[in-house]
Amino acid sequence: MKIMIELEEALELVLSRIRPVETERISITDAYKRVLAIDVTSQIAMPPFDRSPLDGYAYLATEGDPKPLRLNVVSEIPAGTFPERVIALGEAAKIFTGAPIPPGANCVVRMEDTEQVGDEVTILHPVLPGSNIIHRGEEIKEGDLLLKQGFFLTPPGIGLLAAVGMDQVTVYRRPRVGLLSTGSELMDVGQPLRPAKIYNSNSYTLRGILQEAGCEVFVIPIVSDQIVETIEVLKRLADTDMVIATGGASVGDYDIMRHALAQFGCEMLFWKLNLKPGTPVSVGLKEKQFFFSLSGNPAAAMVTFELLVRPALRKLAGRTTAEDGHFLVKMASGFGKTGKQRRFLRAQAVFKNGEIWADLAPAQGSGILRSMIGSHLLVDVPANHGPVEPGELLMAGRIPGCSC
Ligand SMILES: Nc1nc2c(c(=O)[nH]1)N[C@H]1C(S)=C(S)[C@@H](COP(=O)(O)OP(=O)(O)OC[C@H]3O[C@@H](n4cnc5c(N)ncnc54)[C@H](O)[C@@H]3O)O[C@H]1N2
Ligand code: MOO
Repeated sequence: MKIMIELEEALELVLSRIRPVETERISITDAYKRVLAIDVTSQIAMPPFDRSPLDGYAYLATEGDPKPLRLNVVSEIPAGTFPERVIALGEAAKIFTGAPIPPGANCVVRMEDTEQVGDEVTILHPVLPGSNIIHRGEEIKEGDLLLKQGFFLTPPGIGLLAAVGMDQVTVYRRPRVGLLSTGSELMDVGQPLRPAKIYNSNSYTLRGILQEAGCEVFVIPIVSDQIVETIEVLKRLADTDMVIATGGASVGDYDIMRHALAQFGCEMLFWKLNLKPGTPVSVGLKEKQFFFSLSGNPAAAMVTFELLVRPALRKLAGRTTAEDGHFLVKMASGFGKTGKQRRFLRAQAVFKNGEIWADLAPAQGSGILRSMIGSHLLVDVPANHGPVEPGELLMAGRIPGCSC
């Protein structure tokens, strides 16, 4: 097993082994936050017919129309009706927004620029041929590729499927993720805190992150620092695609996670990432099931989730759309405690003078969960970097869905 590797190597080791989950066909009503497993092409044009963008009159305009222009109103076309009557020169159809342009007509003039008396309409400001017509297929042509395989279905994506009449769609099934928190010091919420104990927060934080990412989450209540008990729990999560454990990741006598994973039969990919916070991560693989053992420290667990587990989860879920990438930020505050290891600092993004400034959370300890509240960014401070100075430029990445 490799020990103390760089984040990029860890990502390569993990991502090269992950395959997307199977696919299923579902109603678009259930498609929110699901991932497309096929390219979607449109069977129809959108709009399906030439239509009016206005309430007004459709007629056959010529370049030399007199002003004002008088026309006989020969038909009325509300939206949803199919116009049979051909409009000849000198005639008009009263038309409403969204209704099909009648045959013969080549323009629409808006209601406000007309006066109708009986069956005659006066066009006060005649328009040129071709004016105010939304053409068939203007948005979507028949056979257009609408959405690509791997697209994460957000509301406009689902709306687009509906717009072209699709009621069912093929998606990857939701990733099933098991969560377990190990630590004999942990207690669940809802009971008075006992001496030397703390409440388990990691299960709740990670459950939320995973739900937001569209996963099915199976939470195992607190597991003690015992290898046998941990292996029993891992067996109960056999039906999941990925297990994320927090706690018991480091070097202490009770830090049993990587030993439990190995005894459970995992191929151990590595132990320890060369970064802070959250150094003692390990990753195991058993057949197709991935196991991530993260630090028990709440902020460290969230940071390493973002850096390593989230990209893995995206691939497992079948997502191919581009990740946010990294960008330069200007430091609004400094940070003195740097060292040999690369460090990720939590910061709020502040937009000022067309630049993104990173305002560091006041406390950066790996146990300080509150540092994630209001933090939008992880600022990447390279290894052996001296103290971070205000005004300095550093690379950063976004924390998706975090507190904003
Ligand atoms: N001798 C050494 N000690 C430690 C090292 C080291 O290299 N040598 N590494 C330190 C680093 S870095 C980290 S990070 C932590 C990682 O510890 P573990 O992953 O083994 O986590 P625990 O010891 O179980 O817990 C750490 C901390 O977090 C609290 N915790 C745990 N689970 C939860 C939870 N579900 N909800 C809320 N809080 C939780 C736990 O009580 C501890 O306070 O190790 C260092 N030690
Ligand atoms: O790697 Mo740990 O989370 O810094 O204390």
